Amino acid sequence: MLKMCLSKFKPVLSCLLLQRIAMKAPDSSSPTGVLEEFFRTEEFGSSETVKDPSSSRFRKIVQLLRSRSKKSLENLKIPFHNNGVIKSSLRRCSSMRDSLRFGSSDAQFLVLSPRRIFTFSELKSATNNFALENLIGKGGYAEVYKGMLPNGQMVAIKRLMRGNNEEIIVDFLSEMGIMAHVNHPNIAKLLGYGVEGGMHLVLELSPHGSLASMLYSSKEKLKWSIRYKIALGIAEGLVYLHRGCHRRIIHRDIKAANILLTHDFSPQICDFGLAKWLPEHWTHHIVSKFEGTFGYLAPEYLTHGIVDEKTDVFALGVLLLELVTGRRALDYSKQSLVLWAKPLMKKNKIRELIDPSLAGEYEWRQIKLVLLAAALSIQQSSIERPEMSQVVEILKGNLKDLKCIMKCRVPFYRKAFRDEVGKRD
Ligand SMILES: Nc1ncnc2c1ncn2[C@@H]1O[C@H](COP(=O)(O)OP(=O)(O)OP(=O)(O)O)[C@@H](O)[C@H]1O
Repeated sequence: MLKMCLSKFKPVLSCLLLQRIAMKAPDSSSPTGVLEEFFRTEEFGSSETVKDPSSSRFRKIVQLLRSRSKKSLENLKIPFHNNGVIKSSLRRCSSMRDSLRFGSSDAQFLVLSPRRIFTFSELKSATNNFALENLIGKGGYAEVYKGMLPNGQMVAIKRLMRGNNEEIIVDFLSEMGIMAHVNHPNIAKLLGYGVEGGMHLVLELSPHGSLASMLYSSKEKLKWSIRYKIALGIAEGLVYLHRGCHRRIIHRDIKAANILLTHDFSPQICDFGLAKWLPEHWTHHIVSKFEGTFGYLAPEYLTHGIVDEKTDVFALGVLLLELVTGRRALDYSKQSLVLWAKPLMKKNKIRELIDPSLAGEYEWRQIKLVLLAAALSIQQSSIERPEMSQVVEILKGNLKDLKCIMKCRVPFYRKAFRDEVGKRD
């Protein structure tokens, strides 16, 4: 059934691609390059079928990708999932469209390595026919299965599930378009994809699963030294996305469930379903629908839909608080971690914030640095929040040149700053 649907989409997507190529020389440095790679594959067959641009599916997908009118956005229903995740049924349409619009001509940007294309039977045999015991994760849009390739390599196979076929394809191309262009030790690695029997992304397996599962479901508590390493790694991954990969990428859904942990607990940012590319000259982007996860959303995003790097800074601040306190961003009674922690930080009651399960085993200086970074990052005013590169410096304890700390009015910041700088002078 899905295969039939895919073959129907072949003309649709190929045509979209050909249209773009006709307007402009093929651009291998943008997600359209990924699409080209995609269409060159055997799976997409001959080009004869490309001659049907009038198909209604074609019109639909062009609409999806290119004309996200205000009206259509207003008409979108937003289901609220019980885990506080706000989803729009076309959540990834805009980032896909942006990807097409902002296609880069910067050759340096190309970090595409050949991605393997998996047949459905390869994916089935890797996962023992998508057996339940291999199901390792379930998000709002996908089921993720553990699998083993014939060479023994362990992989995670993300099978996109939600929405109709058009939406699944848009989600798939959108996420793949971003993932295929990033390359950093703290970003999840895309190994390949499969388009038979559904849309699948094949990723390197992170054996420890998500940070959320390690922090909240595992019997074995994460040691402080690992938590600190995770904090630093996520911040470094985000610096790469914001500044290091030749395009400004805003992740927009930084949360504990979207951080994977490798065998040595190195963090990897995953789930680029909401990610956005921002052109250099844009100060920010405004979205008219909320997408993301309650508990992590920056105030300016909630009130005005403003998206920029500070959206991720705020979310990281919440995540840093989770690492210190061992509490969820939003607990079962929907109490916000930020609202709970802020008054304690203002009163300098730092010890009350620390996760009791650490049983006093932590490095006090590192706790203060992580809390300092968190406190600055969750400030109401996005201008007062540090840049992600400054967050990294704070976490490393390089505070001397950081004027943003001096400007803060809260005693906790000043005291932490004085302690730190004083000690090093
Ligand atoms: N490479 C991987 N290795 C191990 N586990 C993974 C991997 N990728 C995903 N998972 C697990 O699957 C879960 C869901 O994955 P992911 O967040 O990509 O799905 P999603 O449907 O896009 O989620 P969301 O609802 O946040 O949009 C993760 O929280 C994690 O537990």
